[in-house]
Amino acid sequence: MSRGVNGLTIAVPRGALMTEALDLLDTLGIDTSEVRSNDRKLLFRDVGIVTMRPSDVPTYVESGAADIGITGKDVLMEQSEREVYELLDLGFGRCVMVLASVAGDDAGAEALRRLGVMRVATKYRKIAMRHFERTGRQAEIVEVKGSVELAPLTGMVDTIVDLTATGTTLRENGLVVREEIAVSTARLIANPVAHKLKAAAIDDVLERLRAT
Ligand SMILES: Nc1ncnc2c1ncn2[C@@H]1O[C@H](COP(=O)(O)OP(=O)(O)OP(=O)(O)O)[C@@H](O)[C@H]1O
Ligand SMILES: O=P(O)(O)OC[C@H]1O[C@H](OP(=O)(O)OP(=O)(O)O)[C@H](O)[C@@H]1O
Repeated sequence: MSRGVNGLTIAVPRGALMTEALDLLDTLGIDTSEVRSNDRKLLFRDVGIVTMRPSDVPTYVESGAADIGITGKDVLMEQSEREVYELLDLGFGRCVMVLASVAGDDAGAEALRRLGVMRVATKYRKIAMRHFERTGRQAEIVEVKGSVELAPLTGMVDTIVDLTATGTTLRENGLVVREEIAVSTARLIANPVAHKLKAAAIDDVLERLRAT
């Protein structure tokens, strides 16, 4: 499957990053109209696009099912064991990985600074573990699949590690940022073998994206 731009297959994230990812592919001359108008179909052979959840993009690119792909830096940090090359910061999809807890809970805020074991809810186990290790604290991670903000409100955990962009979700749930862990934007990644065997094609895409 390789009839897209320069014969490359591109993994495109569905969801929050999709529209801007497709806008970028438009600038490469790819016709993304069918992708935009069909939110159930996943594979668009004629334009070399495969669509998936952002967290699956590294899997498809690592395996070579896609030559290149677009996903968030947060996903790449969480899946740091994946053998993919990160080629370019695409600038869009900016959000911040934060540690947050219930507003006004000064005892809770103080607990974050001391050395006891914190209970932390997150979708990002590795990022959270690394942050606690780096800052010399211990954490018990409770993995949830989404709506992480609920966990401290029910008393299940002391704090969360999650993404924030506008801050609305935290505010609406009475949570405040205690620590900033990392900034995330969308990145272009490549399969290492494709990067060698299709170097000219990938370099050309890279140059054209850099120019936009
Ligand atoms: N406000 C935001 N909140 C969360 N993620 C954002 C935000 N803005 C941009 N992003 C980016 O979009 C990605 C998440 O997109 P989306 O919420 O559509 O996926 P998801 O349904 O959570 O999928 P997955 O299960 O793969 O994480 C994040 O990994 C991040 O890189
Ligand atoms: O600061 P804001 O602009 O409010 O955005 C942040 C929210 O967006 C994301 O959730 P998403 O919609 O991806 O759902 P999720 O809870 O399933 O991760 C993230 O997990 C926060 O909950």
